[in-house]
Amino acid sequence: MTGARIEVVGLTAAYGRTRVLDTVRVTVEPGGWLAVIGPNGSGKSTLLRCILGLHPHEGLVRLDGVDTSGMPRRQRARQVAYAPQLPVLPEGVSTRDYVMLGRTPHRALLSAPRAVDRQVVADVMERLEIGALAGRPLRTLSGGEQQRAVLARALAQQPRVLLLDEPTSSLDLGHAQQVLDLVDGLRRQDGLTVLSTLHDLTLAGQYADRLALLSRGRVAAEGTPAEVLTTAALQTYYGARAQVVEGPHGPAVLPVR
Ligand SMILES: Nc1ncnc2c1ncn2[C@@H]1O[C@H](COP(=O)(O)OP(=O)(O)OP(=O)(O)O)[C@@H](O)[C@H]1O
Repeated sequence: MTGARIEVVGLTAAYGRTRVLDTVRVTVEPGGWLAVIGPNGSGKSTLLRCILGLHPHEGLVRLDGVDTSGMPRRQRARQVAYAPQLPVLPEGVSTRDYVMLGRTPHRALLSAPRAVDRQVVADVMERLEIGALAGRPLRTLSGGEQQRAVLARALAQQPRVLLLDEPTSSLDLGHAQQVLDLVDGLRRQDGLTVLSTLHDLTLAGQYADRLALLSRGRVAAEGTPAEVLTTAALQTYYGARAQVVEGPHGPAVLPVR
């Protein structure tokens, strides 16, 4: 399955009377990786939720040119998978059964998992190094293991577009790189389209091919990591003192005292 083009046009959203996204426009080409960055509260998670149709908004979200607003949930779920920042994890469910939920859009209602579903689930769990935890209740996993289970569920969906909200927030450095390498491999092999939020600007600069910097609900800068991650932008939008160092795969951000 190849990735889809995702286009967000004029997206405006609010909580009550407070506007938190203002005419946001971003596009991710098939096989591209856009990381949405920006300070706390700038609207990153809300943007992802709007793209999924989980939060009311004005403006358009198009998938390969098709407006998603009228798309049945199941049809959308076959194409777009989402790994939320703070997922509600069900109680009394094994890790394997939780990851199997990712297969729901591909299965007939209430049917038993097919061999192909079990194989896909086993494969993604192995690749994320949680195969040995398959029988454990999900709630007993560590924060980082749970985060990988949430990602495994999204990947088991075999989507064309992957929306990741802070996919590395609970992961140690090695596991963070492992997860991002896996996502990068999928986009290179299968052309998966990735739209993620990432707090770690160095990881964003190394893995994404484009960045969109949100500030107070607006896109303040958009472009390649080298274009967006500048000392001036970090000062202006984050109030941060940092050096930007050119690395082999993109810029790295070094906070300075
Ligand atoms: N359920 C809610 N009710 C009211 N306001 C909300 C709600 N969820 C988010 N907000 C507000 O909307 C704004 C954008 O929040 P959002 O979570 O999208 O930001 P973010 O960029 O993802 O932040 P962070 O980097 O801290 O995760 C913030 O000011 C936040 O306080």
